[in-house]
Amino acid sequence: MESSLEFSSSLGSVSSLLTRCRTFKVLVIGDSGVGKTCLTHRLCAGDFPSRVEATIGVDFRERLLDINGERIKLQLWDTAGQERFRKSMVHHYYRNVHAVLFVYDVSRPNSFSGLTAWIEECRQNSLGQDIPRFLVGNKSDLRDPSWADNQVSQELPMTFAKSHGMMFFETSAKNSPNNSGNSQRSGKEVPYQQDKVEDIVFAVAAKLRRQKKPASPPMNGSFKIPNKRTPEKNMWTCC
Ligand SMILES: Nc1nc2c(ncn2[C@@H]2O[C@H](COP(=O)(O)OP(=O)(O)OP(=O)(O)O)[C@@H](O)[C@H]2O)c(=O)[nH]1
Repeated sequence: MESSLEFSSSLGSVSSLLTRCRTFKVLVIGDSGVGKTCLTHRLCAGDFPSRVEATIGVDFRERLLDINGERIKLQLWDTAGQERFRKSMVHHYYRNVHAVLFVYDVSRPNSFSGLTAWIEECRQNSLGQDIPRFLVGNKSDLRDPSWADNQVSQELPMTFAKSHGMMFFETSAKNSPNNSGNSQRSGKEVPYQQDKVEDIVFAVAAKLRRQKKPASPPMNGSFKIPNKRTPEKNMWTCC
C-alpha cells in the first residue's frame, strides 16, 4: 500500500513536470484597423474572424506551442488602436512584457508612419531595449501592383526593422500565403517577403525560449530590491 502511494505521488510530480510550461506576455500594438484582432485570432484560433469590432481596452488570447520539446505559452495582449479606448490603461499593458508585435497595414501607408508614435509609447513606458520586438505588415492579400504608390513598399519596413532591431514579417491574417519565405514579385527585381501567420508565432516563441533573462520589471516610481530568481519562476505555470 505504502509503495503504491509513493508510486502515485512520484507519477504526479512527473506529470506536473510534463505539463509545466513557460508563459510569455506579448503585447500587440499598432493603429486602429490594421488587423491586430484578426491577426491574434488567427495566431491563436487558426482562423479569420467573420466579424470584428474595435477593441476596447485589451483582449487576451493564448497559444500553446511545443518548441524543441519545451512547452511555451504565448499570452497575446491585443490592445485597442483607438486612443479613446486606451487612455489610462496603457501603463498596465507594458508591465512585465516579454515581447512586442508592432503591426501596420501594408495598404495604409499612414499606419506605417504611425509606428513612430508606438515606439515612443514604448519608450515612455520604459520598455527595455532587451525586449524582443517584431514588425508585422498585415493585409498582404490587399497588395496590388497597379497602385503601388498607395501601399507600403517592402524596402522601407525592412530598413526600419533593421534600424530598430526588429524581426520583420509581412503576412495576411485573412489569406495566409501558400509559400513562406522570400520570393520574387512578378516583373520586379525586389525581394518580396510573404510569411505565414504560423511563421510569426513560431519565431516569437523560439526567440523567447532562448531568452535566459526575464523581462525587466516596469519602472513605476516605487523602488523594489530586485530578486533575481522570482521573475523567472513566475513565468512557469501549468498548461
Ligand atoms: N483583407 C484583409 N482584411 C483584414 C486583414 N486583417 C484584418 N482585416 C480587416 O481589417 C478590419 C480591422 O481589423 P481588426 O482586427 O479589428 O483591426 P484592429 O487593429 O484590431 O483594430 P482596433 O481594435 O480598432 O485597434 C476588419 O474589417 C478586418 O476584417 C487581412 O489580413 N486582410
